[in-house]
Amino acid sequence: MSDGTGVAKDPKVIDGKAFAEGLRAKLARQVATLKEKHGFVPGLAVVLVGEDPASKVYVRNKGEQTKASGMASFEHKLDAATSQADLLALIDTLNKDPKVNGILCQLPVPKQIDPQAIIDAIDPDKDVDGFHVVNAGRLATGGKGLVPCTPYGCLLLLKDRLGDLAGKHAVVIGRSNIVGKPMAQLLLNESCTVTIAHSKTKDLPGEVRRADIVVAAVGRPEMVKGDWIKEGAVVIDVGINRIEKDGKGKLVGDVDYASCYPKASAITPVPGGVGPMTIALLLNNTLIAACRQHKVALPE
Ligand SMILES: Nc1nc2c(c(=O)[nH]1)N[C@@H](CN(C=O)c1ccc(C(=O)N[C@@H](CCC(=O)O)C(=O)O)cc1)CN2
Repeated sequence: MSDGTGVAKDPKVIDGKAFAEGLRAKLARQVATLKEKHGFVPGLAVVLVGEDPASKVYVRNKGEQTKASGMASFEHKLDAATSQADLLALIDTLNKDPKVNGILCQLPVPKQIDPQAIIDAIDPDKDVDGFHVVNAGRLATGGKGLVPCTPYGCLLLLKDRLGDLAGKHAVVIGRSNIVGKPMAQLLLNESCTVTIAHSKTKDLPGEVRRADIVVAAVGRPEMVKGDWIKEGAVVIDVGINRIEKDGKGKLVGDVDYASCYPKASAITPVPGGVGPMTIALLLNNTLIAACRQHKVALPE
C-alpha cells in the first residue's frame, strides 16, 4: 500500500491521521448540504482558560478544522486567573446562543476552577465532548446522546479494522470518565466482553494477555510491554506523553510500541493514531448536535 509518496505504508499500522482526514472530508460535504438545503451551518464554541501550551495547540487546531469543514467557530480565550463564576456566566451565554450548537471547555482548567462544575453547566444537548452526566447516562442506557470523542474515535478505528466486534475480549486500561469508562461502555454496546483494568488491578500483564483488543488509556509512558500482548491482538494507544529521550523531547504513548508491534495484528502509532480522531469526532458531534437542535435529518 502507498500513500502517493512512493513510500509503502505498513498495513499493520492503523493510520488515524488518514482516517480522520476522510471523516473531515465527509463532514465538509454534509455541512455544505445543510447550508444549501436548510440555510444554516453548525457552530462550535471552544473555551480556553489560561496558557497551557498543549491546550493552545489543540484549541487552535479545533478552530482551524472547524472552519475548514465549513462550520462556524467561536473561540473564547480567557485569562488564567478567570474565576469559576465568570466561566459559568460565559457557559450560560453560550447555552442560550442559537448560533452555538456545540460547546466545550478545553481541559485541564486552572486550579481555581472545578472542571466538573463546568461540565455540569453545559447544556447536555450542546455538550459535544459528551462528558455531561446526562450523556454518560444515555451512553450507558442506549439513549440518543453525544459520545466522548476520543473513545468514539477508537471505536471507529477498531470497527474499520475488525468489522464486527461481538464476542471479542477487550481490556481497557484506565478508568477515567473521559476515556476509560466510555470506551468500556462503547465496547460493551458492541457485545464485547470487557475488562476495565487500572492501577489496583492484580496481575495487569496477565489480564492484558487475555485480550483480543487492548485499549491503553492510563497516562503512563510506554507502560504496556510486548510480552503482555496476545499474538494477533489489536492494540489501541490513547496515551500522549511528552518525555525526554537521548536529550530530546519526544511524544510517546502508553504502549511500548517497539515491543508490542511484533505481537499485534494491528496497532495505533503515537503520534498519528488516536489523537487526530479526537478533533474529527468533535466536529462530527457538532454536526449531530446541530441537526438535532434544528430538527433536521443528518445529511448522507
Ligand atoms: N475538553 C476537552 N479537553 C481535552 C480533550 C478533549 O477531548 N476535550 N482531549 C485532550 C486534548 N485533545 C483535544 O482536546 C487532543 C489531544 C491530542 C490530539 C492530537 O491530534 N494528537 C496528535 C499529537 C499532537 C501533539 O503533538 O501534541 C497525535 O496523537 O497524533 C488532538 C486533540 C485533553 N483535553
